[in-house]
Amino acid sequence: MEELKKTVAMEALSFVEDDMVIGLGTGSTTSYFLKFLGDRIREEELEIYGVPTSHQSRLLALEYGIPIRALDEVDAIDIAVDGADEVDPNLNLIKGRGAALTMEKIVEYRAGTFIVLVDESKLVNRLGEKMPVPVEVIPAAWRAIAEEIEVFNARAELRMAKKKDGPVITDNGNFILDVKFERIDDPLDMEIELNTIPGVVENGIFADIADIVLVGTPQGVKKLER
Ligand SMILES: O=C(CO)[C@H](O)[C@H](O)COP(=O)(O)O
Repeated sequence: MEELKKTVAMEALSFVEDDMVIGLGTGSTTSYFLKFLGDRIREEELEIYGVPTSHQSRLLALEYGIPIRALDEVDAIDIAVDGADEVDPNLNLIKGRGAALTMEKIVEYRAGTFIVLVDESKLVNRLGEKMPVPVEVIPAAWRAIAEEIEVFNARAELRMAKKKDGPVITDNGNFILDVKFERIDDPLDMEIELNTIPGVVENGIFADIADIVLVGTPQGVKKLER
């Protein structure tokens, strides 16, 4: 699995050109990309800036020598590169296992080209088949939102931390509800519906945003395009 992640991460480097501003995603697959990007910037003396989507990607960018800029310091983002938890046949995504979905969506929505890196186990026929949809919520509203979400035929669970007592706190100081749907028929519609609930900051359905998905398989990298 790690080899597949490295292979897709290496393939993503072929989209990188000098003078680009690159959105830096979050997660284990993207970590390899950041490492390879740092190596390439150093070896080829490229003038590239990264816009991090999380504390994780910011710290990795610092470690790998990728110069960083905040979103409000750049005019535009040329490409963004990130992983995903599920990809459907129309290249709609579920993201947010790493709880970084809000900043990821803010950056990736604005990228000229959004490139997604996955292995073939992430491909599904219908979003929500395997993974819950993470929803970032204002802490005071978590219980009310969890109850409201049941109207969508879904169950919401507050995500608990592993190395801290109590719930996961996002980079923005919020909670995460993991929402398991009975069925998501229309990802774009559900993405919009969830965001209309007061107290919801953002949700992990990324409909109609991905431009290219690079899929790592034992036979090599497959490129899916919208
Ligand atoms: O959305 C994310 C973080 O919020 C990640 O990109 C997603 O969970 C995929 O991670 P990995 O490459 O480790 O499987």
